[in-house]
Amino acid sequence: MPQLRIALSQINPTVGDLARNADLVVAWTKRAAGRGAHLVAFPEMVLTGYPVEDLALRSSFVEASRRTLDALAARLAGEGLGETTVVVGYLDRCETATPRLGLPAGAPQNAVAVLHGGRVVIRSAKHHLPNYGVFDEFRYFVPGDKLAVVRVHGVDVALAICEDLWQDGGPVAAVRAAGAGLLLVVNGSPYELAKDDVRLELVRRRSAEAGCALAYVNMVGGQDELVFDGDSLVVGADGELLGRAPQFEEELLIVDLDLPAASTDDSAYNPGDVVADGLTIVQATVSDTPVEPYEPAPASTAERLSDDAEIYGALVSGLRNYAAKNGFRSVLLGLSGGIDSALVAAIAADAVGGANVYGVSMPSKYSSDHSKDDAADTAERIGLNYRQVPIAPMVDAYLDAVKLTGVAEENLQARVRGTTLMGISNQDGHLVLATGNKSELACGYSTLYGDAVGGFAPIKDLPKTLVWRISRWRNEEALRRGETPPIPENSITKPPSAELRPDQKDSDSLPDYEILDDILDDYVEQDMGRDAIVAAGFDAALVDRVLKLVDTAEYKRRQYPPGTKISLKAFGRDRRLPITNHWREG
Ligand SMILES: Nc1ncnc2c1ncn2[C@@H]1O[C@H](COP(=O)(O)OP(=O)(O)OC[C@H]2O[C@@H]([n+]3cccc(C(=O)O)c3)[C@H](O)[C@@H]2O)[C@@H](O)[C@H]1O
Ligand SMILES: Nc1ncnc2c1ncn2[C@@H]1O[C@H](COP(=O)(O)OP(=O)(O)OP(=O)(O)O)[C@@H](O)[C@H]1O
Ligand SMILES: NC(=O)CC[C@H](N)C(=O)O
Repeated sequence: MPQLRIALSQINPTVGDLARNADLVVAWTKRAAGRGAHLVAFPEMVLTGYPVEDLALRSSFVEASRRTLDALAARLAGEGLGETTVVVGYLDRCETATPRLGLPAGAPQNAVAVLHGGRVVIRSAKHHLPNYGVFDEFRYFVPGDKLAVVRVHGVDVALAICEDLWQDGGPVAAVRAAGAGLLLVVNGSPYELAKDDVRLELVRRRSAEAGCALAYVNMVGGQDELVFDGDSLVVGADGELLGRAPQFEEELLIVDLDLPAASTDDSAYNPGDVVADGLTIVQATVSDTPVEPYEPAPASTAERLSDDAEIYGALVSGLRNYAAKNGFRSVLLGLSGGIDSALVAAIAADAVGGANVYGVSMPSKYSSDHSKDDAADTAERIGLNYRQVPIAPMVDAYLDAVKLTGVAEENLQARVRGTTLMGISNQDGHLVLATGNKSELACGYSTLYGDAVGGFAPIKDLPKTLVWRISRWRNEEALRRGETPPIPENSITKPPSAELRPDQKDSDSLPDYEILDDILDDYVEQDMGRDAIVAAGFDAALVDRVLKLVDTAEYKRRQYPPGTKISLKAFGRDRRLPITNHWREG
């Protein structure tokens, strides 16, 4: 059987930075070639970054992507890497019209290309376009109608792109008909809780369907709300896991494979024939000659993270990437002594380093001593920059000038804090972090232009009960590592309070978080209707109250900063509801 050393480059591209992304491809190809790889694969749309959203609709951007691809092929050869076969995702346009969809030539495509010997050897486009959850690919791309197969050292390697793997039929079905020895899938697959388990099972199932080994390369890093967890992997034709990269870290995963020799019997199929699901096989040859036999090296298989470690890793990666890719070296947040701001501070310190985190305590006349002490304790544990700005004088002066009472007066405290944070951010250049959690966002339990200000909201997709769980996990993790737990125990155990009036508790306005989060899970994550939620055993009046809070808070959610998605249904692209909406459940 011919041997092939494949290298999966699990890297972190940046949307729109074509030059830097191309540099990364060259640098990682060099590394891979240095380790003897014959075939080096990069993620989906690695040259443009992913997802590019409406940039795909700009012909200037599409042309830049195509030019970058051609220049990259030449550059790889120029740097002595022409003999290495390199597979990259990029943004292309369709050369021909797609009459079936009524589309003219020139429509954008999510494409993959094989580079070798200074040129583009073959290219094909994604066939199955995801159009659910956070994805809108019907809006951007026309589907590809080819299965590309490239012969590399006597092995036929078929190519597919991300969603092609998740849907039945199409490229994976055609791989078997094409008799390929390896299916290589390039991916931009965002993190969701426990997706790695789904992924491995899917990859195994598809490799059985395709009848060959399968190599899956995914990106890492963050892009606005999305975090890519990597988890690149290779399974044999029998489904055996042969190598796996860690989550959230860059990695060059090298795997030595024994693969079936490409058939020299051309009667098996004729490239260009329609073979399966309307797909045409297109073929190119890089090399017919198997590599000289060599001693295979053992591949690495990264240990799996626990669910909590995975969530925390996603949150750190999401914030770190958002800050770095938007030019921020430091972040700023209000430290109240409560659990939300303490967890965000811990995530921030892990993301950008404690020395680059700025915490401000902004006590009002209602702030308890314990909240001030807990805020100072958080700062000390984390080693962040800490200052106190009492807000009472500003609030009093404001109330003198503008007479506010009741909730408007209470909310003024949050608004003065919001303005203070934005002022410091504007002065010193820190990124302001909003500290709201998913339960609060669901119920509109935050003050617009108050604690809802900020540039990024790290925990907006964590229900409050998960905020407590992840905080406990982070503290236990610190103890395991022999470090100081970053979050004061008191912040975890005390009853949550906005402290906007004397003795205020969240429980004055909201149901117990254990129950609230269960109802929200049914309504938001599972999209259950009111009657189904009541039938699930919740008090009808409580369900009505919670659903009304959720429905009428859409305007606040739309104005909330972006933040890392970790759940199946994060507020934002995953759940799009009209603001002006008179539909009420029940
Ligand atoms: N559909 C719509 N489109 C656009 N704007 C709309 C709107 N409906 C109301 N509004 C506007 O929204 C404003 C009301 O919203 P807002 O000013 O935010 O105030 P509001 O929702 O009335 O009060 C904020 C609530 O959040 C709680 N809170 C505040 C701060 C921190 C925390 C915490 O624990 O973390 C909790 C606070 O105790 C209170 O219950 C009004 O001025 C109204 O004009
Ligand atoms: N005294 C304060 N000093 C500084 N920031 C504050 C203060 N009070 C509130 N904030 C800011 O507003 C956010 C929301 O306030 P709130 O007190 O409701 O939340 P929290 O204290 O983080 O968590 P919890 O909801 O558990 O109390 C805080 O996370 C914090 O960023
Ligand atoms: N980029 C894609 O096509 C991603 C879709 C796929 N279902 C995933 O999340 O992995």
